[in-house]
Amino acid sequence: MKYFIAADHAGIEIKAFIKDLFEKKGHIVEDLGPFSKDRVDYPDFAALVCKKVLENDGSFGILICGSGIGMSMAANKFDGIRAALCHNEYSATMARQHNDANVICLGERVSGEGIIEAIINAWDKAKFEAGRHTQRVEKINALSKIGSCRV
Ligand SMILES: O=C(CO)[C@H](O)[C@H](O)[C@H](O)COP(=O)(O)O
Repeated sequence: MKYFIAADHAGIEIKAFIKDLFEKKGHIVEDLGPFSKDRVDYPDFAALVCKKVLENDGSFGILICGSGIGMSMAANKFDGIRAALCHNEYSATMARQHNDANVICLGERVSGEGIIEAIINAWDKAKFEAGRHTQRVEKINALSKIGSCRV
């Protein structure tokens, strides 16, 4: 499996932890930075990962900031990206099985290494179940074409 990973200054330690973990599992993990703890802006790194995921069919993105919130907001601005903020294993499993999420967002200031390992392994194991979920995911995708939505 091909993964693109990035963080901001508040997620850099978990970034290294996940990269190491996934490479040991045989995944290809491309680290898009940052490579120091200097303060950076998370939307810049969300953009790097999302562009790569959109260019590389079947790949996934991993984004880490302090809370994971800013990364998920930024990533979901990209048409074709379904980014899921996950703070537990159940959310990570559902994000793949039901939502066909292609980017996972994590919060280094929220979850420690043990929880992050469980979350990311749950994500890695789960597969999109398609079936009734397909038309829902298609409807999510269609929303970004509409631009704004009023009911
Ligand atoms: O986007 C965030 C919050 O929604 C991230 O957690 C950032 O990492 C955080 O805002 C960074 O904060 P800092 O005070 O500049 O370290």
